[in-house]
Amino acid sequence: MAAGRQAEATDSKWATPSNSQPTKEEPLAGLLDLGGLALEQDSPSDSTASKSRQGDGLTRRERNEQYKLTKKRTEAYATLQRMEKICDLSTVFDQRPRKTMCIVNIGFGAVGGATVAELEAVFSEFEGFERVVMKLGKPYSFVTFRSGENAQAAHEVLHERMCEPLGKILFLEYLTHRNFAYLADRVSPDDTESELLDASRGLHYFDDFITEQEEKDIMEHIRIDEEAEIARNNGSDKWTQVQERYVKHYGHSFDYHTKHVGSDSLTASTELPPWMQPFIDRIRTKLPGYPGTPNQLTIQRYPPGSGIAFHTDSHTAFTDMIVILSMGSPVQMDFRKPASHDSLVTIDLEPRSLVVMTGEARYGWEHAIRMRRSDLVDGRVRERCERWSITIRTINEQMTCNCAFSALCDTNSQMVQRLRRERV
Ligand SMILES: O=C(O)CCC(=O)C(=O)O
Ligand SMILES: [Fe+2]
Repeated sequence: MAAGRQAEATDSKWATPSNSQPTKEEPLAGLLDLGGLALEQDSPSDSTASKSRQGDGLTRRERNEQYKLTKKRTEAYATLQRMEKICDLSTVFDQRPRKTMCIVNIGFGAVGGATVAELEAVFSEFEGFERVVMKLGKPYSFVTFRSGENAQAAHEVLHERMCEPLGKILFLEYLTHRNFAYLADRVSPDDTESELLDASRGLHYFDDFITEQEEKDIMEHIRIDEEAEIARNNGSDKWTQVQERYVKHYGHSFDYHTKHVGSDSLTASTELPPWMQPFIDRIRTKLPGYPGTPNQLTIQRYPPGSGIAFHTDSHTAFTDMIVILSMGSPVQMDFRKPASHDSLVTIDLEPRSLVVMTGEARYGWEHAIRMRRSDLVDGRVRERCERWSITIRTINEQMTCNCAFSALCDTNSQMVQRLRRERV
């Protein structure tokens, strides 16, 4: 469903009649309202005219500047509206500060467009700048900050102002994460996204991947490893608490501040636990394309009520094929594809099951376990007990990604660019 048809129209700033389909030939009435402004020519003999104020308190020059600004704004917003077939832009842009903004009039194919580096140079002057996202063929682009307040600070300085380094007036509008993904990642406005997320889209689920005895054995290994850690490290183990759950890394760690691969000192061991090897071999028999040797493993313990927020496993930290083995309590995992307004897929992760995310499911969807004490399954409340999971991944040595899902991709985030520079 098109973004413009999804949300309630609440503001008439960009509104056009709801049954009108914007076309190039028939521009948008609301947008072309130039507020009664018209360009006034200075006559050569009239050198002081531009300085004298008219009835509206503006000089002729100021009024002409305002006319040009309005005309530029009108053209830029109309282009976006026409390309995305959005009837009412107020259903896409948010009045409240959001961490992502649309740069309405600068993009990859825009007349007088800019490069990613040029935009980065402008926005990196502001605190919390994260990344610029530009898509081939779109005359508008996107900029993301750490928080809505950070974005707001940049908006206050840059919106509708001449940006000298770019030689352009910038038009900036706040976007929700969903509308960002919708505008940035959807291939064509005519795409109708199905709610289906299955093996054809890269989500593979194997129930009873391990036996009850194997589950017990793994839990026993985890317990023994913990005792050994405590003995080695003067009474402390390698579990760390992240929100309400507990995590432990093998092979490589994951740093929840940089949202990337972290220091080896945070691992329980720089090797994967040898007791997992038979199961890694088993994944290969189930999934013929499974990459050679995964080298990062995370064990997580979820007390009832805990979960993990919606996220995509970092594209630049890990390669394709994310594998999760579940033990203990069953739990529901939700998937959403932000570029679609209709997707929310819930799967039940049974104990001893294995889930594999690859391709679109891995790069183009987010997954989460809601923080709650029970799940509703087939109309019945199922209380959660303690759940354990083992995530198995392979480090992305290139630390880059060229997927088609830029709203979820961290390849040009400031943090990842910094990590790449530090590594060289
Ligand atoms: O514990 C799980 O099932 C999910 C883990 C996960 O999504 C992650 O660590 O990225
Ligand atoms: Fe994940």
